[in-house]
Amino acid sequence: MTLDEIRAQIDAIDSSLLALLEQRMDWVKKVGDLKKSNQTLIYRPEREKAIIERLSTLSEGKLSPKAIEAIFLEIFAVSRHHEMPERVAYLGPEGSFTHQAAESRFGTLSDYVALPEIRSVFEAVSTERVRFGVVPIENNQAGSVVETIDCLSEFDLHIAAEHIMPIHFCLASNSEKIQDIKRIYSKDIAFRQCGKFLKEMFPPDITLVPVASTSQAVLQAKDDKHSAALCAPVAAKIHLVPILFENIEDSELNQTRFLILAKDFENQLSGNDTTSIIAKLPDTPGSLARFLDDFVQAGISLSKIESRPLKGQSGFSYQFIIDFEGHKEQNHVKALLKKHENHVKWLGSFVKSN
Ligand SMILES: O=C(O)C(=O)Cc1ccccc1
Repeated sequence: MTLDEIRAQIDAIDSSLLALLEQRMDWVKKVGDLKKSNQTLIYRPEREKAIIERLSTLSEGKLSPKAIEAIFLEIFAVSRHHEMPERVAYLGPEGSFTHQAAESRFGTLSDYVALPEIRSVFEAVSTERVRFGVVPIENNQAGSVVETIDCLSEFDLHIAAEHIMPIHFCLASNSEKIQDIKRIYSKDIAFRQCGKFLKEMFPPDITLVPVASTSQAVLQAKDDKHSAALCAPVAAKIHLVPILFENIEDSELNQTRFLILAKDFENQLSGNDTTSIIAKLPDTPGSLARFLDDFVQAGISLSKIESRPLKGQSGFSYQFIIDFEGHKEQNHVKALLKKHENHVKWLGSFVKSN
């Protein structure tokens, strides 16, 4: 076959794909019309996950499950945008890891609002300036993002979905020689993910400056020849700062979990769900042990429990952020939440990301 003949085959496939996508839009519109009359939500993360899983089992293997997910998340986002344009806030500026997580979930067409702090994302969703907010919650090597946990406790928002993403850092700087770098800007949890690189390449007295995000770090470092930023390669490219080193994270298994926040959001049961709660237990001996024993009795597995100080109190009092398997609408979960309704805040039941 000649190159032109091969290209003609590809063109024919593209035309069929376009015709199929347009047909799909017609059917999505019918669902949208039904949902509007039912007052049901258009964003259904658990249904999207089920579709991606079904397609991954059908694939002949030429497309990896990750590739299928990326293509279909974009298709879903375009369809939703067509039905009802979404405004999405994220921890910015442009080029942050959270920005990438937001775009993977909501596609390139959504109306994005980059905000300078995690707290401002919570505020924007709370005041309904935006429909959804995206924030980081934890890294598998460096642990929790405490601002997010504190805001989950403080604000009345729900978790609509989670998104897990591999994280690769670069060092970007306008400095010509690494010896000239005196300061490195980044987000606090980013320093903890690149400790080995920093120790190997820089003297112990190098100044590490924590800022609100890794893309903010690029902006701070941009015009100073003695500064560098630990950031995503895309942030360095967008803000035109040369990349000196890539893939400098301590572990190649580095991943971060992000949350999609919304006001008054409830997912339907998917059968593979996580529920997140915050428990403020009485300050009496054994209260945590008795609380956890109820999970054991109900056969519920915890995937996370972490304590955070209760702010604005004297002495040392704690709240616990807890993730466990199951959905609020399952009877055993419902009973447990009912029993502890006075000291538990339900944050959301959402489909597990992987
Ligand atoms: O600062 C960012 O770019 C973020 O989105 C938060 C973050 C920082 C480090 C790893 C993953 C997410």
